[in-house]
Amino acid sequence: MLARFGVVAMATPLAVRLPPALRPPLLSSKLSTSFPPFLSCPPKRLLRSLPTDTRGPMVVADDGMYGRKQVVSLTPQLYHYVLSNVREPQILRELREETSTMHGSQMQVSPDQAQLLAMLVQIMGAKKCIEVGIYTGYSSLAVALALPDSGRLVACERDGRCLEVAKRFYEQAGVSHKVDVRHALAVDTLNSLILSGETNSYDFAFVDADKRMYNEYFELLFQLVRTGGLIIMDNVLWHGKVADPGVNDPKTVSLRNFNRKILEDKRISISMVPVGDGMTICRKIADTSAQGLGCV
Ligand SMILES: C[S@@+](CC[C@H](N)C(=O)[O-])C[C@H]1O[C@@H](n2cnc3c(N)ncnc32)[C@H](O)[C@@H]1O
Repeated sequence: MLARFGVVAMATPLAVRLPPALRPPLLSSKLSTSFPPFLSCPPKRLLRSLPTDTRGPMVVADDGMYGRKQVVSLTPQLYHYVLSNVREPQILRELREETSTMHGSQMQVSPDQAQLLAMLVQIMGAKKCIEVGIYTGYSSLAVALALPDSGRLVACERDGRCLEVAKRFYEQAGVSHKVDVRHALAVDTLNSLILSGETNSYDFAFVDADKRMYNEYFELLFQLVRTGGLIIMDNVLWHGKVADPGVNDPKTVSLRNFNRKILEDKRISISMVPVGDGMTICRKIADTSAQGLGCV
């Protein structure tokens, strides 16, 4: 049964509810001039959409089954606060700033996403990782920094020009010995890893490439990741389009079908996390179709 959700404005502006010592700079009157230390210039996309009313809405489940649970909905102001609470390594900040002037800069994962990826690598004690879709290397550098010195990240990317930026930053960060760059179509690289006998050996995979290929990437990575390993799929909320039945372009349909498929997939446990554009964390719990295994 589908829950019904409504949106309500918070009764009191957040800035009023927080004691002064806990108020982040952005919640002061300098709304448009104060930025987290790692943002050297105003985040343009955020500023363009800053609301005049600084109260944030809450999404409320008005279905009795969810007990009128209130879930915070990120406003530009609140997201700015999230960013101001990210510990972003200097080298990642430099890469983000350099990339911000490049075509496609909106594609890189956000600092809060990268921090979560790095933490998952550390929690897993991961030694072997794969990333599909490198661009200029922001998320892959976050993963490589989190790996031990003996760790290895296979970095799959088809665009040689953005790979040059990524490789320069791997060098600068002192992690290039951990990164095995594969300049090719990702499906070819993943198939070659399978053919070379690397199935069931990877601890962690992150997918952030062609959205129409998500199912193919997932099935190949499922073979490569060990039982207990993670496959993390980015953009699963696709700017909200997956939840809009009126949007049926090929990428949206592919992501919607993929989300539906993994919900039913008893080989994995899953958690869809609304960070960035949505990431689903999939944990491999069985090698083959496991009838009767509980799905979390
Ligand atoms: C969203 S960007 C990745 C952003 C990256 N995760 C970051 O944080 O900077 C997607 C990348 O996937 C690459 N890509 C798309 N299709 C691909 C394919 N079939 N094989 C390899 N790379 C592909 C694109 O060239 C692009 O650089």
